Amino acid sequence: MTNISCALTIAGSDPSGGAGIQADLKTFQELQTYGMSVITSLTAQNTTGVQGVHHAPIDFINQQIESITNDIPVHAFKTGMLASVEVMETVAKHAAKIDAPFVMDPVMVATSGDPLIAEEAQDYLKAHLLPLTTVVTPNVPEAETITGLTIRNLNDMENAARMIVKKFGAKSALVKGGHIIDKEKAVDVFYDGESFHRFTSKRIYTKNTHGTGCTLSAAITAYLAKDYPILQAIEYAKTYITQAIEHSLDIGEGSGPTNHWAPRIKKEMEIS
Ligand SMILES: Nc1ncnc2c1ncn2[C@@H]1O[C@H](COP(=O)(O)OP(=O)(O)OP(=O)(O)O)[C@@H](O)[C@H]1O
Ligand SMILES: Cc1ncc(COP(=O)(O)O)c(N)n1
Repeated sequence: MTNISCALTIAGSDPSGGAGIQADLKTFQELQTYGMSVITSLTAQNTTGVQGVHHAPIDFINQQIESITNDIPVHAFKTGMLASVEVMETVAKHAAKIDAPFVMDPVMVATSGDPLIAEEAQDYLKAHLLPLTTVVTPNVPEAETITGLTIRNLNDMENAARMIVKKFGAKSALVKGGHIIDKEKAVDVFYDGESFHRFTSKRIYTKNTHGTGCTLSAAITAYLAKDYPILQAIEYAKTYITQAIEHSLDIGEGSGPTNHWAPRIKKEMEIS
């Protein structure tokens, strides 16, 4: 196979399989890209929360990225949990050199409420990582932390997306509306410096949303690796995440994971 698209995730491990590296690789696989991963932190977590964290040494994160980029093409890459300024510095150094779309999921706090990055890392992320990104995908609390704005509705989401692009230098921003309570819809707002787009799906009533942000950003990365234009990549990724939430798995006592077979099952059903 010569035309294989190679997608890389630089993120933390979730041993319970719902979020982080595990969600990213499942998504890459389902979307028929060759998935690669650099693990920044090991977490001990499950559907109820994060019980422990163990960070990889900085030199070893650097070595993992070099092992991949010295040997294999990267057609698109994403970042998830980057726990400290030092991890971010290492990633920034490589991100500036990799000639491929960069999707940043600015992971700060887990669905369970447990913090995943050091507070001072938020400033580094804003000053040094955002300007390198092709698209950054904050949820509402993350967009509030980045911009200092209070976000209550779609207009506020548009203002935040505009500020992330115009003030902080991201090429584009997708502010996700999973946390905005609308009885019927889940709307994500995109801005690329010129125009706004809204990506809308029905709202699904479930507690099982562990890893939704990781899955969405990994799906965008996979479609960008396959060379889809950004708006189409987001549209297809939104369809993927909606189906994965619709058929999410009631596993564990807490917030269960998304279901990566769902998009494939649905497609197969449509074909037959
Ligand atoms: N209940 C829901 N029904 C339909 N779509 C949803 C629902 N919750 C989230 N989404 C969608 O899932 C994607 C991820 O959004 P969300 O705001 O949950 O991100 P997140 O908070 O970063 O996720 P995570 O749970 O990984 O932290 C977005 O496209 C959002 O619109
Ligand atoms: C290693 C890792 N990365 C990211 C998340 C965020 O995902 P969620 O907010 O769905 O818990 C997580 N819980 N764990």
